Order: sequence, then structure tokens, then C-alpha cells
Amino acid sequence: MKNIAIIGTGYVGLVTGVCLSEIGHHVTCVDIDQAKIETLQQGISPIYEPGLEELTKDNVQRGRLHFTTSYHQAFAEAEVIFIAVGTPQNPDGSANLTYVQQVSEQIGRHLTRRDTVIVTKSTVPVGTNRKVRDWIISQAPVDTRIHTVSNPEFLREGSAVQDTFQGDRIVIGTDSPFASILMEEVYSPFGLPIFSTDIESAELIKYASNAFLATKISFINEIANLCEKLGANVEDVAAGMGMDTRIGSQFLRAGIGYGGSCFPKDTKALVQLAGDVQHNFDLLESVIRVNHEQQRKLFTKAMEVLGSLQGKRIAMLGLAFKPNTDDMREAASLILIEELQKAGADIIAYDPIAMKKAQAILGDTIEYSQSVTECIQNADAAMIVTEWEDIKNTPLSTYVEQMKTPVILDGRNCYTIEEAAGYPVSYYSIGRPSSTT
Ligand SMILES: NC(=O)c1ccc[n+]([C@@H]2O[C@H](COP(=O)([O-])OP(=O)(O)OC[C@H]3O[C@@H](n4cnc5c(N)ncnc54)[C@H](O)[C@@H]3O)[C@@H](O)[C@H]2O)c1
Ligand SMILES: O=c1ccn([C@@H]2O[C@H](COP(=O)(O)OP(=O)(O)O[C@H]3O[C@H](CO)[C@@H](O)[C@H](O)[C@H]3O)[C@@H](O)[C@H]2O)c(=O)[nH]1
Repeated sequence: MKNIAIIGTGYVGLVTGVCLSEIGHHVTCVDIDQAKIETLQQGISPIYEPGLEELTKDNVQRGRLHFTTSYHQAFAEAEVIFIAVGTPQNPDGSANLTYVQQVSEQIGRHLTRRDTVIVTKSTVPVGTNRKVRDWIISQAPVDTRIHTVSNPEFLREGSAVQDTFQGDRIVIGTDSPFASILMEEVYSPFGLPIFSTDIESAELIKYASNAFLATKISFINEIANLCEKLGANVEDVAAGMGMDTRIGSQFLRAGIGYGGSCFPKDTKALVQLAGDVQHNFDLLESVIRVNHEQQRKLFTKAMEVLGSLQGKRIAMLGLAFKPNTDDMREAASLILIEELQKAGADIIAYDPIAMKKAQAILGDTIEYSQSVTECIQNADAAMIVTEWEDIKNTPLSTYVEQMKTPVILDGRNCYTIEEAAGYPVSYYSIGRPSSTT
């Protein structure tokens, strides 16, 4: 078992650190956010991620998992150091490498071993691992040897722990035989397929995978828009397409576009990366454009159905960018709220988990409620933005009983059109025929 340091205790760093300790490694996680580290030291997870808190507590108790704000302490025994800090987007869409550079220089200053393996888990443009090596060396003692590894992360929020133990593959890109053997030892207890390649290919696999998944989503959303005009049902079209194993049934759920901390920024970063080598990635630019429109889809529908939104009470069901997370980054709810407010609407929102994080962003510009039923009371229209279980399972009769006018704009196709037709509601969804009272 190895001594491992993880820099950054966000979604990726924390989940990776906890899961590596669970399979027996000795892990120290370091972060500059003191409050986060103190929370973690008490065994509390700063993020909502199913199964994570239990595993954190368990491994802290077993003495295999530690949290600190001290680089010195984290790197003292480390044979492998994982970089898992954020790579947010610059105003032009390219990846901001400030945090990666800062931690690389810190690694260099604190190195004590002759051979250290540095693993980049953050999503970074092709060429970054070579820069990481240079940044470290610029600060390191002359006799140290740095072995860099690109090891992109594919976990999804909301199922991050499960994805780590049951992922489809682990990608390892390195030109160091020393690092290659060590990474095999780190990851073999997971029993997952390991794909080994060069550094540049590993870096690109991450962007290419996210861009491809985003393309699938924008593609099915365009088909959904066509379905609405042609009278077809996108659910059936997707099901029929997905039965072809060459296409596959996953990531063909039409909705209000992709949000979250990865697809929006990574698609833009890949367009920029292509531009840097004089390549116009037209296809991906269209994917991004389609998504931009799709995220505003419920607003456009509300305008068509209600006419003016001035003074209208709109219930927003779900705020997080997807269920099972409290992450609000690039959530469609934020875009819709802005558009609705510009049009003069009053908003009351409900989310079972993300309300606290949403409140930190939105403050008292909207009202908050504690349940679906409370949220839709006296509303002129309800918008279903996130398909949480309790939202999906709300009987349509509740809308009839509680709303001023039972207009439902369902951005996640939570009800069948047959079900909706059985109630006196006006039901509009994505890529399917509407039913009106
Ligand atoms: N969130 C995901 O689902 C996901 C999945 C795959 C890949 N990624 C990629 O992984 C990277 C991390 O994403 P995230 O969502 O975990 O980010 P995050 O914002 O949740 O966490 C990043 C953490 O790094 C810490 N940090 C910043 N500078 C630091 C420094 N100098 N020293 C120590 N800690 C520092 C921050 O305090 C924060 O806790 C990004 O490149 C992202 O694109 C994210
Ligand atoms: O058929 C689908 C599937 C997803 N989405 C939307 O797409 C977004 C992203 O969903 P998902 O991929 O489940 O969540 P993330 O946690 O953002 O995970 C993605 O981004 C991560 C960060 O790079 C990668 O590690 C994961 O492999 C990749 O799935 C969300 O807004 C979803 O609502 C759809 O609209 N239709």
C-alpha cells in the first residue's frame, strides 16, 4: 500500500482520496480552504454526495485518511501526489491553470524524495502535464526526479463514489516506466480496466469524452425540437435509436440542456484548444449553441403559453443542475431565474438538497419553500427543472389542487403524456405533444 497525498478536496479530490483510503492506501488530503478541512476533520462532508460521508468517517477512524492545510505535512511521506484542484474557465472559454500552477510550485518547494510521481487528475488542456513538470522543477532541489502522469477523472456528481469503484476505465498517460508500475500498484485493488497511453492522448481523452457526451445531449435535444414541430415523441425516438448498440441508449434524455461544473466549461475549453492549433471545431461550437438555446427553453415556452410574465408567480421545482447533488455550477435554474425576473415574474423555488447553496448565490431575490406542495401553491405556472425523486413522484392531482392555474412546464419529462392527459392540467414537456385543458 502506498503513501498518497491529494491536493484539493473538492468533488474529485475528496472522492478520490476517500476511495483510495478505502482500498487500503494511506492518504493525506490537503486544501487551502481551512473551513473545509476543519469540517472534514470532524468527519463531515462539505458536499452532498451519496455514501461519501460514511466512507470518510470510517477511514478517518481507521487512521488511513487525514486532512490538513499543511503542504509540508501532506507531502512528507508521499510517494504519489495527486493534483485535483479546480480548472475554471477564463473569460475566453479556455481553462484557467492558475491553481494548477500554484500547487505545482508548492510541490516543488516541498519535495524531499528522490523520485516522486505527480498525477494530474484535474481536467487540463493538452500540454499541461509537461508544464506541471517544468513548474515543479523550477522550485525543486536539483537531485529530485519528477515522474508526471495524466490520470483524468470520469466520475459523475451524485454517483461519484459508485463511479470510482465501478468505473468503465482508468486512463493512465505517462512516459515514465517507474510511474507506470507505481500507478498500476495504486489502482489494481479497484479491479477496473486500466488503459495506458502517452500523456497527450490521456489529456485529450478527457475532453473528447465530455465533448462526445455533450454532443449526444445536444443532438437529442435538436431531435426533440423537431419532434415538437412534427408531432413525434422524442422518448420513443430515443428508445428506438438506443436499441442500436452502435448508438447506445445512454445520454439520449432530452431536456433543458446540460449544466454542471464540467460539460459547459470543458466543451468551451476544447474549442479554444483546437483554435490554438488553427483548427475550427465547428461541430462542437454548434453543440454549445444548441445547449445555450435549450437551457432557455422553459422560459420561451412560458412566454408562449402565458403571454406576459409580468407579476406572474412561477414555481421552480429543482435548482441543482441534476438530481443527487447540491452543486449549482452552471445550473439551468440560474439562467431561467434571470430570464424570468427580467420579464417581471416572481419566483418561488424548491429543491430537496441544493437550497442552501442556491440561497448563497440568489439571496432573497426569490422565495424559497420547503416542499413541492408549498412551492406550487397559488402559482400561475410550475417549471420542473431537476428530476429529483420527490418532484417526479408528486401526483398530478396535487398541481390541480394547489395551483392558481395548473400549467406545468416539464423540462425533464417526468410524467407520461398519457398520465397528463388524464388530469385537468395544461402540460408542456420536451419533444412531446402537449396536452391542454
Ligand atoms: N466535479 C466533477 O464532477 C469533476 C469530474 C471530473 C473531473 N473534474 C475536474 O477535476 C478538477 C476539480 O474539480 P472539482 O469539481 O473537484 O473542483 P472543486 O472546486 O470542487 O474543488 C477544488 C478544490 O481545490 C482547492 N484548492 C484550490 N487551490 C488550492 C491550492 N493552492 N492548494 C490546495 N487546494 C487548493 C479548493 O479550495 C477546492 O476545495 C477540475 O479540473 C474539474 O474539471 C471534475
Ligand atoms: O441524457 C442526458 C444526460 C445528462 N443530461 C444533463 O447533462 C448534465 C451532466 O450530467 P452528468 O454527466 O450526469 O453529470 P456530471 O456530474 O456533470 O458528469 C459529467 O462531467 C464530469 C466532469 O468532467 C465527468 O467526469 C462525467 O463523466 C460526466 O458524465 C446534467 O445537466 C444533466 O441533466 C441530459 O440532459 N441528458
